[in-house]
Amino acid sequence: MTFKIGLLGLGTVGAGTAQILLDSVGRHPLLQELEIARVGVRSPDKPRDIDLPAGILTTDLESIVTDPEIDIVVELIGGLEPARSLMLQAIASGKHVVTANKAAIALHGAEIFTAANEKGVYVMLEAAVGGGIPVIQPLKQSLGSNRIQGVMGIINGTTNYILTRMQLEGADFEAVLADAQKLGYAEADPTADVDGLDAADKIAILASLAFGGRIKREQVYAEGIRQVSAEDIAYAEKLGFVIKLLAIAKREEGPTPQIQTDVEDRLQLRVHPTLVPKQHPLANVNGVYNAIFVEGDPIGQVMFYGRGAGAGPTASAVVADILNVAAVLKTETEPIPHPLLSCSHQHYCAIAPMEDVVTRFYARFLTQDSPGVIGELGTIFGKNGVSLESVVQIGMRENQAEIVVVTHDVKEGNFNHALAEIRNLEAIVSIPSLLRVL
Ligand SMILES: NC(=O)C1=CN([C@@H]2O[C@H](COP(=O)(O)OP(=O)(O)OC[C@H]3O[C@@H](n4cnc5c(N)ncnc54)[C@H](OP(=O)(O)O)[C@@H]3O)[C@@H](O)[C@H]2O)C=CC1
Ligand SMILES: N[C@@H](CC=O)C(=O)O
Ligand code: NA
Repeated sequence: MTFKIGLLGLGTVGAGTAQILLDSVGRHPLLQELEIARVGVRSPDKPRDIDLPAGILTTDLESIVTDPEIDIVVELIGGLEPARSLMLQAIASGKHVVTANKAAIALHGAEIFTAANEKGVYVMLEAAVGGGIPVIQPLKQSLGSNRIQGVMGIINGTTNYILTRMQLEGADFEAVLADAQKLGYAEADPTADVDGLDAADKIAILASLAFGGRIKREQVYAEGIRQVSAEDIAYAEKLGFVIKLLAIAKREEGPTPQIQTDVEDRLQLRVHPTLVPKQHPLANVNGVYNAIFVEGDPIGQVMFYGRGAGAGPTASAVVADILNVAAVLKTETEPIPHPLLSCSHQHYCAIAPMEDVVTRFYARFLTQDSPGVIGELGTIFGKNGVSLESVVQIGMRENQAEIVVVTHDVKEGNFNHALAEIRNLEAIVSIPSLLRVL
């Protein structure tokens, strides 16, 4: 039996996928039954490091997704359009779809999965989160018996690569970003990485699978790494932390969580740079590596770790999805969708506003060098119910004192009220950094 693949995109991930499909020796035998029938690109004359069978390259992607010969469409062009329309057209034409496109799935997943379920085809997306790390299928299948309490991780390779090199080498942000682009880690528009939007897309997808409901993408709070400075990385280090861009999806504990239903639970959904204690498993996830830390009942804690971006690792996940679809097509006689491969959520999860989130904070203040400033800070924090874990005057800078505060767990709304009052103090010159602490 041969399954014909229509590949949309032959960039970093598309070329990595084609490499695997054209070199099946020593891999799963089912690979020998997969054939790249057609490949769609934008610039057919671009020089490429891959030898494809003659005549299969085209710029007419619509003709691929509607081609009656094609069984599985693999969408690796990225972006929202024309990716969304091509996936919908492929589904309408009865094709199964494999995609690495977290942006399109996070925003248009409801429409795409509804169409797929109606048509009885699969949409597979293992490569969309954590690159090569198996995390989508484990959430759908291996952890299916668990009630998930939280999913938290480092799920953007570009920013983790940048933060790691800033921390270990004191490297310059722009130079490291350029390296991440050369290595094929960054998105076509790297602001999606740097501003936390790519991680927000991915945590929306993970939360949907973990908590069994749809997520409105605009409800994911996202803050990127532009404001993380070399000074904060150094201060955090002295205080026993490393700074990581964390994506967090957490079920809020109600008064009686055991008897609440999924629909009534509220989720926290957020992406922001975070001070992670050095002894936490996520603190040692460096470079392009990603890790996803899941807490469930009854499994407890489990962590998935591996390369989160790059041609080979991402293509590994794409081809695994193609194999899964091919295996089902080979064996299944019942009408699909298979309940552990498809996605059939209907309700939307309730999301908690950021003011209600309880977390620790790190804040750095530049103040006039006048007596009693630390006391004034302490009084305002105390009045707003913010208890302090540590207050350190780190040094002097051009006659200004530099003070770093780390709070205990505090409601974000209370912390913001305190900050608003602090900004009005005469002695406060500026507040150069505000970061959350795990
Ligand atoms: N790079 C990575 O590490 C990872 C990427 N992803 C996701 O994988 C997808 C692909 O990413 P990546 O391979 O890095 O992207 P690239 O920019 O390297 O490749 C994009 C490919 O799509 C083609 N293409 C883009 N737009 C069109 C269009 N409108 N019509 C026809 N062809 C088009 C390009 O053609 P041409 O070659 O002619 O320019 C190119 O071959 C994205 O969704 C990305 O988010 C997911 C995980 C990791
Ligand atoms: N740009 C993304 C690629 C993988 O999803 C990243 O850096 O993680
Ligand atoms: Na993955």
